[in-house]
Amino acid sequence: MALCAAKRRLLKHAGSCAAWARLLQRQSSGGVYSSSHGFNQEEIREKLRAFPGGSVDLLKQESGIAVLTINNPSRMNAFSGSMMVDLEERVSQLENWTDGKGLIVQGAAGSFCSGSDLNAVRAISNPQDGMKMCMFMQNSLTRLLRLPLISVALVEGRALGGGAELTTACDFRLMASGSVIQFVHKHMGLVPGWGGAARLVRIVGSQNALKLLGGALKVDPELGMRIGLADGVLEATRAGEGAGHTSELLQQVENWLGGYTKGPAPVIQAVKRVVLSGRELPLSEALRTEKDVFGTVWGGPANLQALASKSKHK
Ligand SMILES: CC[C@H](C(=O)O)C(=O)SCCNC(=O)CCNC(=O)[C@H](O)C(C)(C)COP(=O)(O)OP(=O)(O)OC[C@H]1O[C@@H](n2cnc3c(N)ncnc32)[C@H](O)[C@@H]1OP(=O)(O)O
Repeated sequence: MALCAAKRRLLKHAGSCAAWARLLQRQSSGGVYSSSHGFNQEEIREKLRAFPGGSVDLLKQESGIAVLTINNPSRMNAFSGSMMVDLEERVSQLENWTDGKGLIVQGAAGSFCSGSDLNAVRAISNPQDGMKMCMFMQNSLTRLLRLPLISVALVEGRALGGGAELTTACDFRLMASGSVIQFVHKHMGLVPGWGGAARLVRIVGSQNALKLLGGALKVDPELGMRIGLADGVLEATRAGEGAGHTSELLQQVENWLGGYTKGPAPVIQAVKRVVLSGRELPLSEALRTEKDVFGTVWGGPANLQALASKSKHK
């Protein structure tokens, strides 16, 4: 009898461990491609490192909000090969940030990102290498979007090509006045390859996505707000551009994001996880995931404290 109870407890424990493992597998570092798709991450990293320049910088703050900066200002923050590798490493660091709640993605020096570095693109213009780069970036940007952090792209200046795709790998986009998001791919004889088309359809719907890609339309803040690509417009009070202007915009974005990240990290991360599963999974699977995530906060410190303080929501 006692043996049976112990066995039942063990099975229950094993069951919940398996559910947790499934949850982590679904929601954490899940990129799209693995070795089963002929994807050799180390080989691609080596190829990309042959195109150096710039950096992708990460600042994790005590507030639980991190700032990721695409930093290659002499090329309008275009992505060199080494920056693609940097991005993947920064995403790994964010995946392991237990105290994190929010993420702001910005470009350095008043411009967001002008896509791939065209010098690298010219040098790897054969389809095989192009597809390897595309798989690498799809993996990194999918993992970025799946982080258990609420993420916002601070779009200042231009977000072109791959830069426009990067904005769609964030949960929200706030556009500074005068900024432009443009999927210029058609003008380059291309379509998005970093997952930007699939994400764009989910953000603005297929009709709008077709117009933006087919017309390579320039999306200013007004159009962005109208079609749901932008979630807000940032108006700087300081005139002109420069460091003061940029840090004022960053402060505005931190304040905006703070409205959604107030509270303990496990709860904010759980919020992102349930929304993410609702967004990505078929309903039955999303419901099971929601139950698993619920189990991680039910009876947790924030829940017990709220119950003890008999909080009212007037
Ligand atoms: C299409 C998909 C693909 C992908 O998904 O992988 C891509 O993303 S391809 C890249 C798509 N982006 C472009 O084609 C951008 C081309 N550049 C421009 O349109 C302009 O440079 C612009 C609008 C970004 C800025 O114009 P502005 O007049 O303000 O400045 P400059 O043109 O003088 O630019 C300064 C400096 O930056 C260099 N630059 C800009 N973008 C790139 C880039 N993507 N790759 C490499 N270099 C870039 C530009 O050449 C200037 O350098 P300089 O040495 O002074 O000539």
